[in-house]
Amino acid sequence: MNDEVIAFIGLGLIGGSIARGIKREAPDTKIMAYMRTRSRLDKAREDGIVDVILNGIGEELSECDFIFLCTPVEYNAEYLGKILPFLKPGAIVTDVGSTKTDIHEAVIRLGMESWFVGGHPMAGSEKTGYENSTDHLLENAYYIITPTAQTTKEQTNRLVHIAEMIGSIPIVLDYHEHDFVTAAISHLPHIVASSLVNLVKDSDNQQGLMKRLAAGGFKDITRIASSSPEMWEQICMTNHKNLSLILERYIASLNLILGELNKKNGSYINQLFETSRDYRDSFSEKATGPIAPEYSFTVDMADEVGAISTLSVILAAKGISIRNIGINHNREHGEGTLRIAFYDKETMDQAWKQLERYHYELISN
Ligand SMILES: NC(=O)C1=CN([C@@H]2O[C@H](COP(=O)(O)OP(=O)(O)OC[C@H]3O[C@@H](n4cnc5c(N)ncnc54)[C@H](O)[C@@H]3O)[C@@H](O)[C@H]2O)C=CC1
Ligand SMILES: O=C(O)C(=O)Cc1ccc(O)cc1
Repeated sequence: MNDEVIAFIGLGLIGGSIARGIKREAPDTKIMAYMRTRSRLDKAREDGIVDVILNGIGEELSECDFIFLCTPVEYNAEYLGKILPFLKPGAIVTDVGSTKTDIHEAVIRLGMESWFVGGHPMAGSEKTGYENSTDHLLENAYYIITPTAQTTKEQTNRLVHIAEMIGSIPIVLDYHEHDFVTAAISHLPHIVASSLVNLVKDSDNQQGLMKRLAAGGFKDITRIASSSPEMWEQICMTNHKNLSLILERYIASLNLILGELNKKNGSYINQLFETSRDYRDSFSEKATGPIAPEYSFTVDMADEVGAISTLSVILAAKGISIRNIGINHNREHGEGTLRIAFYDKETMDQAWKQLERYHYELISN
């Protein structure tokens, strides 16, 4: 790779995962990093991910071919002006922020359009921090690239190259369009998840019966309610116009449902579920949304001590590697289901056949 020195301002879930992906593919890349929490930087150096720990924004950055801004979105925009005096000619400044118009407007105000190429990997999780980063978090996920009016093809290609190197699928978009699309598919869902959780919190009885009984469906659609409040405040504030527009549409659709429900219009409710089921089922397995595609299936099995290790041994005996494994505690007592994810379809199919032989009950996801 020609971009040999790369700095990260912020080395949390996303910065850490990009740095790990780069080190995996191009171990000779020199990686510098700065972030608020020094102890995690020490860990990143011990892990061999970071070569140079930065104590602040300064001269060291003038060695860099690429600078990745990977802090919450408003801080990323604030860092632009701070790093500007230290940029080496030909260096590229990029970011990973979930909103793009705000940072592009800051870039224009600072006259940095010839340095900047925006970026947004469309994967991640509700977890934060370097400790949760992995070298494959962004694999098979779209990596949206938002050039400025002055970005050259060669600059875009340099970011495309890094996105591909870490296993992502680069896609170039206008930054205004990016913010409208993500308001609907990412920012509104986070608001919905959090407000739904808070509704249950406020409606529950003193014994917390709703919390206790909350099952699969509720847990599935509210996982992202555990996301970082600091990060999501900044995302919502920097995309408030699009978010407000899409939230108004959503409230109107909820009011419509409420009206039809009060009229006891069963066929309307039936149509609601039918339309959503057909559209949701048409989403491609391969085209990734905010979550990277998963080659996974569910095993319906007894939730008992040793059950996971028995299953792991059965798969390991055939050399099958598991990417992720987790219990869905949907049924609070007795039985549980196990979700197992694999690195590719072939391994998943192999695992399916192997477990079938042992008479496990398998459910495709
Ligand atoms: N979490 C996710 O799933 C995704 C997040 N993003 C975007 O990535 C960016 C980072 O998010 P995560 O990695 O998830 O967050 P994170 O909380 O895991 O990491 C943030 C990093 O920035 C550092 N930091 C925070 N404020 C700072 C400051 N003022 N100065 C220096 N360092 C500071 C933290 O110490 C940490 O290393 C955000 O802009 C977010 O919008 C993009 C795609 C997915
Ligand atoms: O946890 C999830 O499923 C997410 O939705 C992760 C996520 C968070 C922020 C983004 O800008 C993109 C993806």
